[in-house]
Amino acid sequence: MVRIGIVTVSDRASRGEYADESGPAIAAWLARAVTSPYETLVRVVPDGVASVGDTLVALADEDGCDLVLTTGGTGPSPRDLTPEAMAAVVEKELPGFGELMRRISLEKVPTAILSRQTAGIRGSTLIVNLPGKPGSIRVCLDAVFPAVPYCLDLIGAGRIETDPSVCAAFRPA
Ligand SMILES: Nc1ncnc2c1ncn2[C@@H]1O[C@H](COP(=O)(O)OP(=O)(O)OP(=O)(O)O)[C@@H](O)[C@H]1O
Ligand SMILES: Nc1nc2c(c(=O)[nH]1)N[C@H]1C(S)=C(S)[C@@H](COP(=O)(O)O)O[C@H]1N2
Repeated sequence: MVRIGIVTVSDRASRGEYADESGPAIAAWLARAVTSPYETLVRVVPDGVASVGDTLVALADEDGCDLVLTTGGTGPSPRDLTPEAMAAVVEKELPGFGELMRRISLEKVPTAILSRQTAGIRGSTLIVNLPGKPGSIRVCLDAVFPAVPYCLDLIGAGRIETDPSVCAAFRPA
């Protein structure tokens, strides 16, 4: 069965100082959009190159995730290190994901340009970064997810089907 990792990167959520809303928002979006069988592996980790990088490596290499969606740690503050963790673990970057998410998010908030969110491939796992704000999840997934199923096909990951009324996945003929 297809495996999807959901990784919340937040110092305070990982310490229980506030309830994680962004990981559940990702799970809820997937439940609406993905119609083929999948299971989720959920992690909540503190900011940091090692904590995020080690989690991504484990989800990709040991757990065999086809797709990993992260939320948080993409901004400019000192503890925002998700992009640095990505640089350490991905073999190929896919800059178009970050470009599109920033462009779409800019229609909602001027601070969209502060996110260094990106995507990349490790083995046969696609990793996509989303910002930490719970409200950013739907905006960003609506924008990029139509390209995700074909990307998974191309890297030899599992096949995902979507509900076209929620997310029209595009596979070139
Ligand atoms: N997983 C989350 N669940 C709920 N709210 C969140 C989450 N992540 C971020 N937020 C909200 O968005 C704001 C900005 O997110 P950001 O990722 O910059 O957090 P932060 O200030 O670096 O702190 P932390 O890493 O402790 O979450 C947070 O202050 C919080 O209000
Ligand atoms: N769609 C969307 N994108 C967004 C935001 C948002 O509220 N909605 N917040 C921005 C802000 S304020 C920041 S600082 C950056 C980085 O957020 P992160 O550090 O929580 O990942 O994402 C940006 N992208």
